[in-house]
Amino acid sequence: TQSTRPQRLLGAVQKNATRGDPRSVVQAIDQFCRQKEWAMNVGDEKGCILDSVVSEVNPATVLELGTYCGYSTVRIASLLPPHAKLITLEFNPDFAAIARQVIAWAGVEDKVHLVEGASGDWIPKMTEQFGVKTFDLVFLDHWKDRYLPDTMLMEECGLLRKGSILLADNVICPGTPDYLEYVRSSLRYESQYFKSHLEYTKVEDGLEKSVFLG
Ligand SMILES: O=C(NCCCCc1cc2ccncc2s1)c1cc(-c2ccc(F)cc2)cc(O)c1O
Ligand SMILES: [Mg+2]
Repeated sequence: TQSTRPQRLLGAVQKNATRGDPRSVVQAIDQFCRQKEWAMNVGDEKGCILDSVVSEVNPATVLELGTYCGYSTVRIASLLPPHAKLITLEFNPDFAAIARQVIAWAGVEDKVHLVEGASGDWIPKMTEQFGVKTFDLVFLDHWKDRYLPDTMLMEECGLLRKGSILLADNVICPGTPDYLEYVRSSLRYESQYFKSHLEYTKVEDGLEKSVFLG
């Protein structure tokens, strides 16, 4: 039977990356996606912007919406302080199964809790299920039409505190126009656009960083 792209991506990690070395896992995935098959990881160019935001925030609690194969999960986890927690939501069970193995290969499973399910269902359960009061950093990389409703839901559930950072992928391509309009016009957010390119291409894309002002 035919393998899937995520399965081939995992194969490239197991072949080319060193167990327990998160940066070598990131490098192996980027090499696979540049040389063999494009995949919707945040990628190396936007990944450097992600790294700088994570390092600046130095978060104790992180929520990632959209795990895919775990590329950004591993990238973020490799920069977290010792007892920090990253909760990552993935809707697609096949993607989640691959991501678990990528996360394990990188050796960051102790910092990561991968949850399978839909953001709209899980966001209201974050506090009761995981004992998280608020998130210091949220990385939005899931369905582009869920960025805005899920941001409003996080506000309603009290998961954002004064200073919480939202970092959103793909605000240009595929694009999240209603989300951009909201965070850029709302008095409750201070927003900044980081111009970049769609992963592994020359197409414009970027990350929007928004600070919740409370
Ligand atoms: O759709 C994208 N990413 C979301 C996948 C949806 C997975 C979900 C996770 C989850 C968790 C919880 N609740 C609900 C959901 S739904 C995506 C697409 C492109 C792209 C760009 C140009 C193209 F020509 C073709 C694709 C690039 C990217 O960087 C992406 O992130
Ligand atoms: Mg993305």
